Amino acid sequence: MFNLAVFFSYHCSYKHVDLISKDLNRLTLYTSLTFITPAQMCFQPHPRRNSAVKSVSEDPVRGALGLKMDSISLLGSSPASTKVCFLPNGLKNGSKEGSGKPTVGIIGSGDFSKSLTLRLLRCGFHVVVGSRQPKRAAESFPHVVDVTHHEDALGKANIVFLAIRREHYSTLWDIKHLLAGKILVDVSNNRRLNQFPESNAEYLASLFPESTVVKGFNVISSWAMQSGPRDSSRQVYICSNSADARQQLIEMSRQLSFIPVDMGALSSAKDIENMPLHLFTAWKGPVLTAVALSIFFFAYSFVRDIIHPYMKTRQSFFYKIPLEIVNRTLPVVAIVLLALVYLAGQLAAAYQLMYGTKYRRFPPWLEGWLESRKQLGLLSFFFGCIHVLYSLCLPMRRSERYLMLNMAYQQVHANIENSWNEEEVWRVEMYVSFGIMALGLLSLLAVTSIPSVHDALNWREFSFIQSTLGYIALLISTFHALLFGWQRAFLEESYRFYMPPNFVLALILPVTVIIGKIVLLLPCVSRKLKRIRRGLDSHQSRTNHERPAAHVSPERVTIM
Ligand SMILES: NC(=O)C1=CN([C@@H]2O[C@H](COP(=O)(O)OP(=O)(O)OC[C@H]3O[C@@H](n4cnc5c(N)ncnc54)[C@H](OP(=O)(O)O)[C@@H]3O)[C@@H](O)[C@H]2O)C=CC1
Ligand SMILES: [Fe+3]
Repeated sequence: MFNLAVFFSYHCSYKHVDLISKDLNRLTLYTSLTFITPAQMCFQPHPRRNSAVKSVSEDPVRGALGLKMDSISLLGSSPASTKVCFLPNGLKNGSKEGSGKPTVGIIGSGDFSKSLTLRLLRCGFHVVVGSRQPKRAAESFPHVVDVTHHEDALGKANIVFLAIRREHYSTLWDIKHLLAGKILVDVSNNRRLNQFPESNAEYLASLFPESTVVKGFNVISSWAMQSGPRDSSRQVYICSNSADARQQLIEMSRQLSFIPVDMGALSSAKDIENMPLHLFTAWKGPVLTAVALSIFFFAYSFVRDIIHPYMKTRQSFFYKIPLEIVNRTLPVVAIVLLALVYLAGQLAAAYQLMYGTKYRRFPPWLEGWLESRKQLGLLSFFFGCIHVLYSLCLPMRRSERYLMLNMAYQQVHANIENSWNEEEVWRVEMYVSFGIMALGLLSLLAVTSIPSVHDALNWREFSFIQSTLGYIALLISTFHALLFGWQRAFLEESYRFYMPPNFVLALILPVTVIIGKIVLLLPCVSRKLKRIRRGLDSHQSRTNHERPAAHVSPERVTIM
């Protein structure tokens, strides 16, 4: 009965506590409450609430709320620690030893502090929050959390997270003596890359040389911290000049369900601080390439297919811009991007053949190119998909309907009963079929680039799909373009302003790559390349100017 009442009061207050309510599983909470006897719920007012907030008995709504919040630490706690979490202050009654987890201090009561508090509580830690205005800040924290003044908080914890901004670090100067000997965890981020000459963590260490500064957890957003780690945001990068402090934070991050990455000394802090500021860095080059190709081929089609007829015959084909010209651009960009994926591997192979070694590092531009093959491949797939959608929509156009009617009328007028053209029929059937096959293979390549699918394949399987099937996809796409162009490449009227049709340009790179692959498959070449890749250099002694081997293997034709 008592538990039902508790559940009911919890339920009533549920909507008022958005921070907590989103994250807690009500059923778990209720279940945990059923294991608490009224005796355990010795609702002694929490010491901090004597000064900071009203006691539970003073405020019935917060009483219910307080009960809910107090019970948070039950989630994820061991049964042994269940009792102690309901005692007023574990630090004084020695309950911390019972739970085996230290008290963690947090300075600041903002978003990050609240989320970190919840995560620490769920994982069984005790939390003390230091705020300039503890009374106001206490409203946003569960009742089990000790929200107090900075001085008080620092006296209760050895590991202290500074959940305040860099510009406020100096405000702690007055309590410098209390920070001495403590582990200070710098979680701060900046607004721009390399905003300050030194990292925030190094700045903090220079302000408080008697404290041990650890950089970490800044790559985790407060949302991810609160809702629990996801696959994409599980890693936390930790660095410190103290190996012992670093180890403590590494262990703590494991207990909070994150994957710690030891980044060594505090000099790595700048790199760690720059990490969350990167925006799709791996995509920048490939996307710029795709955009540049799109602009070029769009402008090319525009001049060739719209400006030229307008200047020569005053015919206006401007209506073609939104669909037809775009749809002439998309497949060209798709096939060029796919060819670029494989061209990088071939250039790397040529480089190794030229120098007769695999121990010579590739030039930076080639290394960057090799690393962005996955993005280039996925962009090619994206352009291919959009091309299919556009192609399917072409017959829906009003212009298409008029053209069909006009053609039918002219046919009747010319007294032609049957306009069936066997060659054209075959061309288009084959052209469409090759297009579908190419897209099907590209979809397979794209799917195997998904980490979970990728992980399910062994290296040989992955290489077969990405390399062998990838080349087949390129070959089929090339046939698709050849069938589209058919004989038009040899017709004089196809060359407007001396500009060849789009598909001729589109075919240059794929055909080059296919010829390159044939050359690499020649027994004399492939045997030499295999020897080099097995480490059997033709130059036995490496010259001094050679740098270490590239970490990107051209063999690893990871296109997607
Ligand atoms: N929010 C996020 O998703 C993430 C934040 N971070 C980092 O965590 C830190 C805190 O971020 P966040 O919680 O979002 O920031 P908020 O602005 O929400 O909170 C900052 C806290 O700093 C304290 N503070 C404000 N002004 C001063 C001052 N003049 N002197 C001393 N203390 C002050 C306040 O606490 P009080 O009033 O209690 O003293 C305030 O709640 C930042 O360094 C940020 O870069 C890192 C990763 C993610
Ligand atoms: Fe096509």
